[in-house]
Amino acid sequence: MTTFQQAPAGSAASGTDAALELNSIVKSFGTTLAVDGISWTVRRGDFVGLLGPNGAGKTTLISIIAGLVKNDSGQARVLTIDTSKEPNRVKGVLGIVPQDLAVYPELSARDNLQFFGAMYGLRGRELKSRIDDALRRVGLDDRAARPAVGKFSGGQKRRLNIAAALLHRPQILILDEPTVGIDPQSRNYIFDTLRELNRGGMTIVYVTHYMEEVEALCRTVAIVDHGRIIEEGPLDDILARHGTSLVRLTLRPEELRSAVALLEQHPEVTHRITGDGVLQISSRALQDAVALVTRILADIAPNPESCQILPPSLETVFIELTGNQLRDA
Ligand SMILES: Nc1ncnc2c1ncn2[C@@H]1O[C@H](COP(=O)(O)OP(=O)(O)OP(=O)(O)O)[C@@H](O)[C@H]1O
Repeated sequence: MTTFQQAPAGSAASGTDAALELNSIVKSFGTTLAVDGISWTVRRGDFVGLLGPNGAGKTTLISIIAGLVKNDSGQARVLTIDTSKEPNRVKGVLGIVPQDLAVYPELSARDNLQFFGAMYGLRGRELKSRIDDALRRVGLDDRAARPAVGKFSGGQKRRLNIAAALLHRPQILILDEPTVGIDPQSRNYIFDTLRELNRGGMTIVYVTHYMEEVEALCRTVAIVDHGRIIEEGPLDDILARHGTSLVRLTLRPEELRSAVALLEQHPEVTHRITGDGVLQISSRALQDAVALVTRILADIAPNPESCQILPPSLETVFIELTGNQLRDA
């Protein structure tokens, strides 16, 4: 089995302990500010979720890390290598699994991997053994020779994409939304593959807008919105910091006014009206929020348009921080 560089657990994320170090990265496309001054450090050996809604700037950020997109300002280092100065050295230590599938449909899985391996200068028996290892890791060893990958399911193609990213044995693997639109079996296979790689010491950055995937896989999370990291740290710390229960009530205008007047008398429970007009009530103690909501439902709005109770989770953290649910999630 291949082993990857093992990181010291719990080490400080600076200098040589850092797998990725981003400093004030800015990138615009015309008038769109896609990345708005992101500074971020990923520790070696970590399993990090980069979480944010569609259009938050996640793909742009990882494209800058990979040297595929040039940032307007700021500095990105991968294992201390400056991405703008030595992009080829960065390619040697970084594996990228892009959102768009980049496989040749008329070729077999093995022939696709031969092609990708050759791009990294791999040949002969060494390449064959790496292809065998990569196919086994993603559970495609029984589909190496046929059918042509054009006949693969979406999930199998994505697993092949992961295999391609592993051939040069990168120390860091970045995956951009690897489970969008795939079957649950492939999703579970991808999860198991990534856990095994991380156990072997590989640093993994998992880009997604699925909060439950971050909760299932990652130790650390960075939440991105509008081109900025709005919260980051170990998942448990974030939940402890922001771990409030939330109640979301959609009310008619008159009811909303009366409910807000009531809530203003109860500072122990916080409330806000979100951009889409939903009354959001949060409290570290669920019973405080529920007691007030019960009064609102009894005295003010017996038939609310909607009433939702959310226990503490990354979702409630996101809503608390942005006032929005993860759009299109
Ligand atoms: N090549 C480009 N040209 C113009 N605008 C772009 C380009 N790439 C990204 N953008 C814009 O930059 C912003 C950030 O996009 P980005 O793809 O990085 O977000 P994302 O968080 O990865 O979202 P998604 O999950 O939808 O890919 C969006 O407003 C997007 O439309």
